This record gives sequence, structure tokens and C-alpha cells, in this order.
Amino acid sequence: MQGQAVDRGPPSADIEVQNLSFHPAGTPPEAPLLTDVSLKVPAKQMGLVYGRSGAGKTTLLQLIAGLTQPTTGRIAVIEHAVTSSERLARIGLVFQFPERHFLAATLQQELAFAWPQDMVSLQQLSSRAGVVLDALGLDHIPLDTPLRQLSDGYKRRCALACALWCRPSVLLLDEPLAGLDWQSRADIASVLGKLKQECTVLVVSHDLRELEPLIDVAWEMEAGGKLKSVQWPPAQ
Ligand SMILES: Nc1ncnc2c1ncn2[C@@H]1O[C@H](COP(=O)(O)OP(=O)(O)OP(=O)(O)O)[C@@H](O)[C@H]1O
Repeated sequence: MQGQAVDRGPPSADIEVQNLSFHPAGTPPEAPLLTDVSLKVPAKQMGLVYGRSGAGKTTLLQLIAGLTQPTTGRIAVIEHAVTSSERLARIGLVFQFPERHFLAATLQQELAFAWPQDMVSLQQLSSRAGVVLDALGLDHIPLDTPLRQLSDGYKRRCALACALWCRPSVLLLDEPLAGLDWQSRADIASVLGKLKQECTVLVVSHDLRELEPLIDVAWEMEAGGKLKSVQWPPAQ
């Protein structure tokens, strides 16, 4: 990836989860989705949660992002000099296969959803676009290119651009390499390495190859949504 560092935005933050349990209504009492989950990813590090399909990894990201309320436990995204409402706006969440959920026809229109133009001046918008698109290697793509004409790897970069638009301190990524060819996987892994210089990143994945060198701390999610801390890098 060409590009410069993503931004000189707010300081990045620790992600801290303490004794989190999630037991949605309608699920059997003996089978919580998440059980006493605790983790901490220090600022500007990348954390990984891996584990089998259906273990509860995506659910954990949704709870950290505030999309769902935990049954018990505490979630903190700790940074300096921001209010709690600002903090909520500083989490970028990218779902699995985000390109399937684009709302607009072009990158420019999709970015406008991420940062409605009436909130900022045109000058701010175009200067922010320059920084984000350059960081993601999208600077050579005309903003009015139809998203459907882009390769899967470039669509994935576009989804990351939308998540970065509001200068998040924390990025939560669900299977960021899923469904990509080897070249795109390598390219996106390289992008993520760069994003880590600016944001704290938590990735959930069961697909580790390209991500392995980027990971600082890792946990395995076991059956019953229990999290086990693992040595990283793993012993050979
Ligand atoms: N609000 C909810 N109520 C009931 N069941 C739920 C709720 N949210 C998630 N689930 C179920 O919890 C399980 C865990 O789902 P989740 O998507 O978090 O797992 P995952 O580890 O991310 O799996 P994958 O790797 O396949 O994406 C699934 O069986 C899902 O259907």
C-alpha cells in the first residue's frame, strides 16, 4: 500500500471488557452466548479473538460497539480528553462481507452516508477524503466510480474507508480477509498494519495466516462463549 499514516486524529484508546456475559431473551438459561468474558487491548495494538464458527465472536464485537447491551459486565473504551458521547462516535465497526451492505452506488455517495455533508464544510470533507483514501490506497480511484465495478479487495478497502471516516480511536473488524483472493488478503493485511499505527484494533477471525504478524494479544473463544487468553505468537 502506498499512502501515509491515516490521520492525526484523537488519541487511540484501550479496549477493556470485564466479566461480560450475554444471555439474550429466549435462549435457554443454561446456555449463555457469552460467559464471563474479559479482555484488554492496549492502545494502538491489535487484538485477535479466534474460535470456531458460532462461538460468539461477532456477538462480542456487537456488544463492544454498543449495538447490543450485555446482560452483565463492563465495557470501556478508554481515551483522554473526549466525552462519553464523543467516545461512542469513535468506534468503527466493519462487519463480515461489508461490501454486501453498501447502500450507495458510488464511493463518494457511500462516504456521504458515513459523514453526512451537512455536518461538515465541503473543505473539511475533501481534505478528510484525501487523507483516508490515500491511507487505504484508494486515492487513484475516481470518487464517482460505481462500487460494483471495483474488485472485491477494493470494495473491502471502501468499507474500511467508511469506518475510518469519523476518525475512530477503535476499529472492530469481523473476518476482515474473508472471501478475498491471496493478493487482496495480503493488501488488506498491509492496510491493517498501517491502521494499527493510528487506532486500537480488535479482529475476530478464524482465518489467521496473514494477520498473524500483526497481532499483539490473542484469545480463543471456546464453546459457551468463554474466552481463553493464549500465548502470542503461538509456539511453533
Ligand atoms: N440476540 C441473539 N439471540 C439469540 N441468539 C443469538 C443472538 N445473537 C447471536 N445469536 C446466536 O449466537 C451464536 C453465536 O453467533 P456469532 O455470530 O456471534 O458467532 P461467531 O463466532 O461470530 O460465528 P461465525 O464465525 O460463524 O461468524 C449463533 O448461533 C447466533 O445465531
